[in-house]
Order: sequence, then structure tokens, then C-alpha cells
Amino acid sequence: MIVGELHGDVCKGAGDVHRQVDVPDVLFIFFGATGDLARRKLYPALYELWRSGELRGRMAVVGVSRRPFDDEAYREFVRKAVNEYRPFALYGEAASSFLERFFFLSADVGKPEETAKLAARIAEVEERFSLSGNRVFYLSIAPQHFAPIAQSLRTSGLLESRGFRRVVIEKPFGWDLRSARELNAALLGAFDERDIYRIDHYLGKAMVQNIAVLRFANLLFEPLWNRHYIAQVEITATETVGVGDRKGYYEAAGALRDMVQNHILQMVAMVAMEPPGRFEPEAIRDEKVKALRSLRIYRPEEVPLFVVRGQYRSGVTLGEAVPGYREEIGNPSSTTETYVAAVLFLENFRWWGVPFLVRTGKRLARKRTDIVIHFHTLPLTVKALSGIEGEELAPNRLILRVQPDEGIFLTFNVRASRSPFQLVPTAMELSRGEAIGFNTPEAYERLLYDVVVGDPTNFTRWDEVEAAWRWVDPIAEFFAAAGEEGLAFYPAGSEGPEEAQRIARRHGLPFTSLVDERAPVLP
Ligand SMILES: NC(=O)C1=CN([C@@H]2O[C@H](COP(=O)(O)OP(=O)(O)OC[C@H]3O[C@@H](n4cnc5c(N)ncnc54)[C@H](OP(=O)(O)O)[C@@H]3O)[C@@H](O)[C@H]2O)C=CC1
Ligand SMILES: O=C1O[C@H](COP(=O)(O)O)[C@@H](O)[C@H](O)[C@H]1O
Repeated sequence: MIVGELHGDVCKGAGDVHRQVDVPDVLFIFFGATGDLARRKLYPALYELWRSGELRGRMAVVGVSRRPFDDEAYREFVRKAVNEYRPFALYGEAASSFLERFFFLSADVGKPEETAKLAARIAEVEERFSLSGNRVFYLSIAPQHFAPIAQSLRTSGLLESRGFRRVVIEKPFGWDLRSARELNAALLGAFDERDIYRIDHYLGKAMVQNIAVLRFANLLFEPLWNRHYIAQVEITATETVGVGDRKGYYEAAGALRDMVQNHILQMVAMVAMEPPGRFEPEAIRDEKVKALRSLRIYRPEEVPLFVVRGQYRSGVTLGEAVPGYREEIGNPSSTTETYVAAVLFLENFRWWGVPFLVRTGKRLARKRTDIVIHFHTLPLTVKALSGIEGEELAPNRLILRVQPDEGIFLTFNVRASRSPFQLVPTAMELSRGEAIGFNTPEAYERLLYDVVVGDPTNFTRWDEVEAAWRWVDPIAEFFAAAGEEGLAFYPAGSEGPEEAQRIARRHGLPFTSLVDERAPVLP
């Protein structure tokens, strides 16, 4: 099955279809140019867009941070970042033609007299490369800087260029609904909503983009995509890593704000949305927001019935002994959750009564992102009709493996060849990354490209953010009030807290094993 092709044709803006669009020239202005995100994701993604020819000769970058870099020091920083990701990518001629387009401004964004110098730098670079005035302001910086940056961009006239002005915002988009609204108001003081690109990098992952194609371009699935045929939806986004260098941020955010409010709920929306009338950005986002608005919001006293939070203790992950979360961040009484499992319900006609089981966490047994659609079991089994013996009839399942290896699988029952009186569940591989050239660019590469060509499909619109916070807020409030009570500890390297299976079983099937290599493809 040629998923890559379908994906491009049907879902405009969702993937490699980009390659057919004319790419305008652009100046990127990176705030937070020396930070972790810029180093690990943005420069490698830009390099890939350059290497593949999409932005070759059509872009330049002005990086901003307080570090006392000159242009040369900044170029060396970018060179190292790219080479770390793709060893020896940047050397010789290839390096200089790419790096000569990087410029630096050392400025504290809290000091207007320093950011005022940005206008001159931008003018100089745009003139040097004959750019058309298209500007992408990428705020790869802590959210408390968003408002002052927006304000200074407006007052300095930098938003009055001849070309387009777009702003890219990283998560977290607020800490709750109230702060998200304040942040949004600050941004709207400088940019139109249509020019605000709120990044959720899961929406840049090929298999997440494939959900809509699989659903709406296949007669095999479209009629079955509802409560009549689907018993349960299971979404997993687990990691083996701990909090790493982002301790301060994570201690305040926790897994609920870090992963559930954005990536997990976006995947829920993609699975649950109604077919859009047209495959256009706003039509698609209209349907996503409707799905998010139909989430049943839990009252605080209901939260323990539907949501489990956990925190890792020391253990062994991928053969390595690792400390517990509290030791890692140096706070022996932290109650921040590093794991969340929840059962969600959408109160609409299509999904009434279908549990959406979601889980995410750090320091678990496997890095895995899967979306599993569990179909109902047949009421009158083949077993009963034919006298075939064996285990319970396994339900059909459709598995979208988002990462680490991309693939789509469908499970079904067949008669065992050696023993014709037994049924065995088997899996059909509908597509796999490597086999069909799915070796797609990093999510950030796709999303950066989308910003340049002005395709907001795979970015989160404000009303989606708002709807997600409405669901998250009461749960976050409950967590904060409960403190350590109800916090389930799990050893690093495990499947997470057993309590997650308890809520899963209460509402549906248990979560699929993370440890079993065959799961969830085969039961
Ligand atoms: N890292 C990641 O994997 C992810 C990060 N994000 C989000 O992206 C944003 C950036 O994160 P990350 O790169 O990790 O953060 P870092 O702390 O690594 O980097 C912050 C950057 O901002 C600059 N900076 C800080 N204060 C100022 C200031 N007053 N004036 C000018 N520059 C300043 C820093 O440089 P200097 O100190 O030299 O000024 C640095 O370049 C955050 O909003 C984060 O939540 C989102 C998803 C993933
Ligand atoms: O946004 C985030 O995502 C990463 C996981 O991303 P993935 O693409 O590697 O699955 C997570 O580690 C981080 O805490 C979170 O902020």
C-alpha cells in the first residue's frame, strides 16, 4: 500500500505534498538561538530543508540571545549542532554556503534598547541576500518572554515588511486556561491569528498525519469508524528517558501539561474528528476543535475514577541503573507526575460510550507511540458455528505505529494451518516505514516548511488550545490539591503503575504491554 502517495494527495499540507508548492524566500529570526531546542531540532531541520533543495539559496537566519556571540561564533555553534545530528554534514564548501546565511544579535529581550538593534540587523541581511521581506519569528524561548517580544516587534516596525510576518510559538502554551488566554492576548496584540503557528511537533510526525488519510481515503475503515464497530481507542506515548536538562520546566509542568494537554489530545482529536467538508486547513481544524469540545470534563471528585498519575523511582532502564525522579531533580518531596494514564470519553453521537485510553510517561520500559483501534468482538463466533476450539476470539485491531518504527498493521483471525480446528490471531502489515520509503524527515523539518509556505493545517489553532485546557484544568487542580495522595510510584524501566490497568479494566480492555515485543501487533 502506497501510504506516502495517498497521504500527500489527500491531506493537503500533511507531509510530502509540500514538495509541489512554490517556496518563497524567507528570513528566520530565532529568539533563543543558543538554546536546547534550537540546537537539537531547529538547526538540523533547517539543514535538511537546505540539503534537500527546498530552502537552498532562499533563506537566511538572524539568531537572538544574550550570549556574547559574534556571527562567526554563532556559525560555529550551528555547525556543531548540525554535525552532532548528522556527523560530518557541514564541512568544506557545503558548510560555508549554508553557514554564511547565519547572523547573530546578542540582546536581552527584556531590554528594549537592546532588541531595538534587531531592525538594523534584519534590514542588513535582507538586503544582502535580496530577500523579499518574508519573516518568520520563531520564539524558541521561555513563554514569559513572548509578550515583551511581541510588543517590541510591533513598536519597532518589524511587522510592517513587504512580505508575510509569521510567528512560531513553542509549547507550553500557558499553564492553564487563564494564563493561556493572557499569552494569546499578548500575541494578538502584534499578530493576526492566521499568522500564529503554535507548534505541536507530534502533528509533524508522518503517521499522525496519516490518521486522516487512513480514515477518509479508505472505504475499508471509514464506515467502521464509530461506536458501532469500535470498542476502544488506545493511545500510548511512552519514553525511556528521564527529565534530562529540563528539570525546572518539568517540575512545574509534569506529564499532564508536558504531553497530555498537547500531543495526546491532538492525537485524540485526529482519531475522533468528523470528516471535514473540504481538505483545507480551517475546515480540518474546525472538526478537530469540535472533537476536543466534546470531551467529557471531569469534576474534581471524579478524577481518581478516570485518571492515574505516577512518578518513577530508581530502577533499570534499557540495562542502565537510573535514579528516581526525586533524586534526579534534587527535590525529595516532589509530587510532580512523570506518568499519566486516563480514560477519556467524547460526548457525541459517533463516540458515545467508547473509552479512549491514553497513557504517557518517562522512564518506562519502551519508547513507543502507538494508536490502537480495538474493534468489537463478533457476537456469534466462528468457533460456535464450526466447532473450532481455542482461546477467545481476538477482536480485530488496527495499529498505527507512530514511532520508533513507523507502520500500519491490521490483526484478524485465521484458521491455524497445522490444526484446522484452532483459530489464531494474525497480523497484516499494511505498510512499514522502511519498505515504502517512509524514511521521512524529522517532524520539525515538515513543520518549518509548512510555516514558510503558509500552511497552518498541522498547527494548533487557539480554540483547540482553549478546549484542551478546559479538559486539563480540573485534573491539574485536583493533582495540585491531592499532593502525594494518589501518586502511584513505579520503578524506572517498568510498564508504569499497576493502577493504570485498574482504571483501564474498569472502563474497557487493559493497556497493551510495553514489554512484549509482539504487542500490540499480536496479542
Ligand atoms: N528543548 C526542548 O526539547 C523543547 C523545548 N520547548 C520549548 O521551547 C522553548 C525553548 O526551550 P529550550 O531551548 O529547551 O530552552 P533553553 O533554556 O535551552 O534555551 C533558552 C534560550 O533562550 C535564550 N534566552 C533566555 N533568556 C533570554 C533573554 N532574556 N533574552 C534573550 N535570550 C534569552 C537563551 O540564551 P541566553 O541564555 O544566551 O540568553 C537560550 O538561547 C521553551 O518555551 C520550551 O518550553 C518545547 C518543546 C521541546
Ligand atoms: O514535547 C515533548 O516531547 C518529547 C517527546 O517527543 P518525541 O518526539 O521524542 O516523542 C518529550 O520528551 C518532552 O518532555 C516533551 O516536552
